[in-house]
Formats: sequence, C-alpha cells, structure tokens
Amino acid sequence: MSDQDVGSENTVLIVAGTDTTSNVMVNVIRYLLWNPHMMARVQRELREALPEREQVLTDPTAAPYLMAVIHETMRLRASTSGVWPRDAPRHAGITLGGHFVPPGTVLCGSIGGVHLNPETWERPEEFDPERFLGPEGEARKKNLVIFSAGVRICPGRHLAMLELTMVLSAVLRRYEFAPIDPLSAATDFFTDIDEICSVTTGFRNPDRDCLVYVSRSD
Ligand code: HEM
Repeated sequence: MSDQDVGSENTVLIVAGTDTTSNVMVNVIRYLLWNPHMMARVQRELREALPEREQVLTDPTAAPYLMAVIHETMRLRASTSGVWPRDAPRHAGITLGGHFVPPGTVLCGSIGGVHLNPETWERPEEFDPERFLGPEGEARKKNLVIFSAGVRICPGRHLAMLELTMVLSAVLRRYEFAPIDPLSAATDFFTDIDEICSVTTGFRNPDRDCLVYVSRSD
C-alpha cells in the first residue's frame, strides 16, 4: 500500500468508526428526553437487567426495549448520509427499476429514504420503538439498511452494535438526563444536521443539541 492509501484507509476508519456511533448515542438520548415515558421504561428495564450499578450489559436480549429504541433511532436518524458511491458497470451500464443507467455513472443510495418508505413502514415519520419488539419486530429489522448491504456492508457493524449496547446501557442505568434548553426539543433532524458534513450526519449546533444535564441516579 502507498502512504496515500494508508492515510486514506485511516481517515475512513476514524471518521466511519467514531462519529457514526457517537451520533447514534446522542440521538438515542435526545429521543428519550423528548419521550420521558420511554426513558422511564428503558431505565426500569436496565435496572432489572443490571441490579448492580457498575454492571455492563453485553447480552442485548436482556434489554429488548433499549435495543428497539436503538434500532428506531438509527432508522429515523441515519448516521451516514447514504450508501457510499458506486459506479454503474463500465461497459454495459445497468438497468435499475426499469431505468437504464449508462456506464460509469456514479450512483448513491439514500439510507434515510429507504427508512422512510411508506410502503415498508407504517407512520414512517413517527418515533415508535414498539415496531422492533417481539417476533414481528425482529423480522422488521431486515428492512433496515443502517449499515448498507452487499459486499461493501459496514465492516464495523458488530463492533458498533456492541459499543452502542454497552455504553448506552451503562450511562442510562447509572445517570439521569435533563435537557439544558427544553426548546431545543422542538428541532428537526433535517435542519439539525451539518450540510457540509458529507460522510456522517454531524450536528450543526452541537452546543444546543448535544449538551444535557447529567446526574447520578443512585
Ligand atoms: C452506528 C455506527 C455505524 C454506522 C451506522 C455505519 C454505517 C456505515 C455505512 C452505511 C457504510 C457505507 C457502506 C457502503 O458504502 O455500502 C459504512 C462503511 C464503513 N464503515 Fe461503518 N458504520 C458504523 C460504525 C463503524 C465502525 C465502528 C467502524 C470501524 C471501527 C466502521 C468502519 C467502516 C469502514 C472501514 C467502512 C468502509 C467500508 C468500505 O468502503 O468497503 N463503521 N459504515
């Protein structure tokens, strides 16, 4: 590998491996602050699954509601703007959904678009973790493309899910959260994200949207 290749691989790993996961954590906490009854349910579940304050959850099946909240957050607030670019086959092009795409055309899929498709999701704009509970909820996860799909699927997906499970269960089990500015609860994802951030969906106003009061729960 050339120095440039090594530099480029490292940049991808750092950007793809950090912002994506931490943005999901911030968004999970924001959704739970907007929906206090859901926060109470997650915390009740975690205190039953983890009786000792310092315990960490490694088995996601012990906290199905937290996992449903994480999946619903990633459905509505994609961590990356889309599937990364693909070239249509250089010699023959490709026909997709009845449309011919000429050779060499750069194509990008919209992960957020798939997650808001009304043919797949009932009330697609609504934050409703219940859709990922029980056997039907488990089956519905097949419609998510959070980590893309196919040969270029995110290689860090299992690490990301483990980080989300361990960190969110620990902080939500041990601490109470409160918004600093209750008005920020009204902000909208599509105006909240930073438009110059092309790979991950970073926050335009982190001082407003990512700061919360935190206190020990017991
Ligand atoms: C919630 C967290 C994450 C999400 C939502 C996410 C999502 C994605 C998506 C959508 C892609 C594009 C795949 C494509 O073009 O088809 C991608 C690529 C990638 N991700 Fe992740 N990712 C996450 C965490 C991580 C972590 C923790 C790592 C590594 C430590 C990682 C490493 C990578 C790398 C190296 C690529 C490029 C793969 C390639 O070009 O073949 N990601 N990720």
